[in-house]
Formats: sequence, structure tokens, C-alpha cells
Amino acid sequence: MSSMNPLMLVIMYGGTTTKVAIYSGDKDLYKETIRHSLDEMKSFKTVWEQYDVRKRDITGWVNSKGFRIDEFDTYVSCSGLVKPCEPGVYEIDEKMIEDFKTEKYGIHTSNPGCCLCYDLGKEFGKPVLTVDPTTDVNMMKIATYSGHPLIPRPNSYHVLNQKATAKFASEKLGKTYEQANIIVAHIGSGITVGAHHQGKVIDVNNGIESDGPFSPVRTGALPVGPLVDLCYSGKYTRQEVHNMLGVEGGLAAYLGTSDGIEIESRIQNRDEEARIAVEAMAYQVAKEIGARSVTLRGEVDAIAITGGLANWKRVVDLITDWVKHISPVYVYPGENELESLAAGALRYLRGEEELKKY
Ligand SMILES: Nc1ncnc2c1ncn2[C@@H]1O[C@H](COP(=O)(O)OP(=O)(O)OP(=O)(O)O)[C@@H](O)[C@H]1O
Ligand SMILES: CCCC(=O)O
Repeated sequence: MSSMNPLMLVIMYGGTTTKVAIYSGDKDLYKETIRHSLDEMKSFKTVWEQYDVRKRDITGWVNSKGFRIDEFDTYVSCSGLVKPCEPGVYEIDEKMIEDFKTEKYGIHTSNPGCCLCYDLGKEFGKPVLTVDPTTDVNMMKIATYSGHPLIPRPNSYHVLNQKATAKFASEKLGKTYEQANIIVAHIGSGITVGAHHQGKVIDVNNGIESDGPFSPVRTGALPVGPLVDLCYSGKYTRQEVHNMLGVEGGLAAYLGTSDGIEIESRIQNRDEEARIAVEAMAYQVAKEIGARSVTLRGEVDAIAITGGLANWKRVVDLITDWVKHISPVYVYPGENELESLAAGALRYLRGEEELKKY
């Protein structure tokens, strides 16, 4: 390997996508978003059943670009769900893998995804890195209370894209990240809204299962009494309820699809059910932004909307209309997760940053 320009396979696992890139040093040679249909995702009883399909798709894509899956110097993956961690570069190790396999910190497709990457590194004798793990140690203590000591309030969120976006917004304001107060709403297949206070995320909704707004495929927070009754109704298994919350909730549950382009076309054709469901989702995102403005005591330099749904003008306009009294609203469609993963891994491989231990 050239330690200055290592060949890296970088992978990000979303609820409905696998994002992949091949980097030579800081140059991205190829990049792709592999989309998985809702029907395909729903056909898996657990996220672990996605392992083989995602591996096949990643390997096929790598081969289609003229590379072999075994020829990378380093494999870089977004992390699965972890205990609260300092942002930084980590080598994925057995302890992390155990937490992913036992789903100690929740169920998410990045748990098997990260194991997949780890298995590749192990098979080919190469390091496997992750950057800025999904759970942040910087939450305010009072923000970790849920309302019952048996149920802590975790905060798995889109750390990579939240931080990258907050940095873009700070730059636009002529400030450093450490000087700015930014609210970032990442609206993708999962939705997380973070309060970035002078370079630290001090409160954010947990993107996984039942916190914050509903999303294209997740329920977000639900009234808990009816949820308890549903769990004990005898109609659903534990796994089915988890799937209902995390894979088939939100727009998918209301409208039978999570595809924004298809839903927009239904709205254009006067589908009122679709219009109201989308307005409800946007309203919940706006309310979450309002909550984060309290976290920042009203001192909000900017609100930044990002993620795949930020491509959807209707949704961005609806949210903006609710929150524009708080601060300026900036929009950054898509995400910068692969770039952030590659840049972090490279800082370590070039000796500019030390590894953190999980
Ligand atoms: N131009 C568009 N118009 C409407 N909806 C869109 C558009 N582009 C993407 N979307 C919607 O955005 C959502 C996907 O967002 P994204 O690509 O961020 O998902 P992901 O990677 O699976 O999830 P996450 O961002 O939570 O990791 C889907 O519901 C998709 O239909
Ligand atoms: C890992 C948390 C990001 C998401 O909500 O999917």
C-alpha cells in the first residue's frame, strides 16, 4: 500500500440504500448509491438477512468498476449502533462487533453492514476503520433522561452528515464550527435533528425506533399506551413490531411506499391522503427543530436541512415555512458521509490523527 494514497473501499448503510465509493487517497475514483426497494427491504425478517444481498451488491459494483473486492488497502464503514463515543477514527474491533451482533444499542441495518466490512478486512488481512460512530458522548446529561430509569434515551444519529453539514453552514456564516450554533435536520429514510452548540451536538433525537419525527420508513415517537397494547395484543411477534417501527413505519405505513418521487406524483394527481401524510411528516420535523431551538436558548445562527429528502422541494418548503421565524434556513440536499468517512480514515493512515479505542 502507498500510505499516502491508499486504495480504500468506503461503505455507508442507509435504511433504503447502500452508498459505496472507491478512493485512492483523497481522490474518489467511483461513487454510487445503490437503492433497495421497500419491497426488497420488507422481504427480510431481520436486518441480518440483508447481509448476503448487500455483500452481493457491493461486490458486483466493485467488479463493475474493474476492481476486485480483495485488493483494497483499507475497508472503511460507517459504524453500527454503539455506546456513546467521542467523534474520531476507530479500528473496528471484536468488542464493537459483539455490540452490533447482540444489538445492545438497538437494531439498525448498519450493524450487519459493519460486520460485513469487518469480515472483508479479516478475510483479506486488511484494517477496517470507522469514523465518528453513530452515538455521541457530548449530549447534555439532562437530554439523556427519558422519563423512566429503565429506559434511557439513546442518541444514534447521522453523525457524519450532521457534522459535515453544520461545518458547511458555519462556513457560510463566516464562523468556525466551534463558534456557531446550528440546528441540522438530516431528513433521509431516517430523520435526526441535532442542536450543534459551538462544535458539539448537545441534543438530538434518536433516529432509531421511536424518537422524533416519523420518516419515510420509521414511525418516530409513538403514543406509548397504544404501543404497549399493540405489543401485548398477541397479533404480532417482537420482530414484527420492530419492523413496523423501523422499516415499514412512517410514509411507508400510511401510503404503502417510501419513494418520495412516487408520492410527489400522487400528490400532483390530487391524492389527498398522500398530501396530508407528507404535510404531517414536515410538521413533525419542524416541531423537532423548534425543540432544538430551545436547547440553544434561541441563539440559533442557522437551520440546515440535508439528506435525501432535502431534494424534495415540497418537503423543504413545508418545513421552512414553519421554522423560518427561528433563523435563516440553508438547504444541502444529499449527504457527505462517504467523503467524511474517507477523509477521517485518510487522516489516520497519513499519521495525522491517532486511533481512538472503543
Ligand atoms: N428528488 C427527490 N424527490 C423526492 N424524494 C426524494 C428525492 N430524492 C430522494 N428522495 C427520498 O429521500 C429518501 C431517501 O433518502 P436517503 O437517500 O438519505 O436515504 P437513506 O440513505 O436510505 O437513509 P439515511 O439518510 O437515513 O441513511 C427516500 O424516501 C427517497 O424517496
Ligand atoms: C444510525 C442513525 C442514523 C439513522 O437514523 O439511520
